[in-house]
Amino acid sequence: MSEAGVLIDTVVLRARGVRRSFPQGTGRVEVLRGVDLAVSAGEVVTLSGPSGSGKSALFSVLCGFDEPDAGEVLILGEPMSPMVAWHVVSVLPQAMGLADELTLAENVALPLRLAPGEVAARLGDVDGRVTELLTTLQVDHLAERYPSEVSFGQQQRVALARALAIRPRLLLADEPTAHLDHEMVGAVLGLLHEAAGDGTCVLLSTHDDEVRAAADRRLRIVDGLVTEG
Ligand SMILES: Nc1ncnc2c1ncn2[C@@H]1O[C@H](COP(=O)(O)OP(=O)(O)OP(=O)(O)O)[C@@H](O)[C@H]1O
Repeated sequence: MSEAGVLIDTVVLRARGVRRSFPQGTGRVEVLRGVDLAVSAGEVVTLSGPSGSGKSALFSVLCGFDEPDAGEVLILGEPMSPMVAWHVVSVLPQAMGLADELTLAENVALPLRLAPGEVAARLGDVDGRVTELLTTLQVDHLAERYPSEVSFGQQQRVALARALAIRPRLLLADEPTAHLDHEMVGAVLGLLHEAAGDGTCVLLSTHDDEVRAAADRRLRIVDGLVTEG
């Protein structure tokens, strides 16, 4: 049991027999050919594979943004949907989706301000949580700037802070370290393991061997299937 009272080892995310094809030329190409996977509370798991192997396609299906042609994705035993609450599933897509009209600090605070009362009460002091995350990711000095006023890598760190602020049951992050230097990759890995220690289930796609080495478990996507290793 974690401090947050979450049962470590509970399967949070499960995919069974997921298939997805896309139009190509006059036919279709099947990118996901029956993906099975299970990721549990308290673990940091990476998903890797060559460019074009289907990581983003799988990620979209796992998030509920895209419908599989066959198979199912379950979050805590229920069908995944893009409408699942932010404190249950927090998604960090490659296109980070920061709100342009909000400052960086306001962006990070947004899920906390939108959270249902009992979730907000559990999370405590919003401003303190925002400052802590921005400081760990070394963007606290930019808190009052807008996304268009900072670099891509800084936006990526803010998007990660926003995704973690609410202490979700599941964090799905598509290449969250792609634009970060070695020191920042270390800081991000620290935060991901801290979240896992609090019971969050973390699944991230990555090309980075340092990130893979730091994971609790590694998945690969090969020929449209997901395997361990
Ligand atoms: N919406 C779509 N329409 C048509 N083809 C698509 C679509 N989405 C993905 N594909 C195809 O599916 C394959 C897998 O793409 P995907 O973006 O999932 O790869 P990836 O492993 O994430 O690659 P990268 O590491 O370069 O980001 C590619 O051949 C891509 O062209």
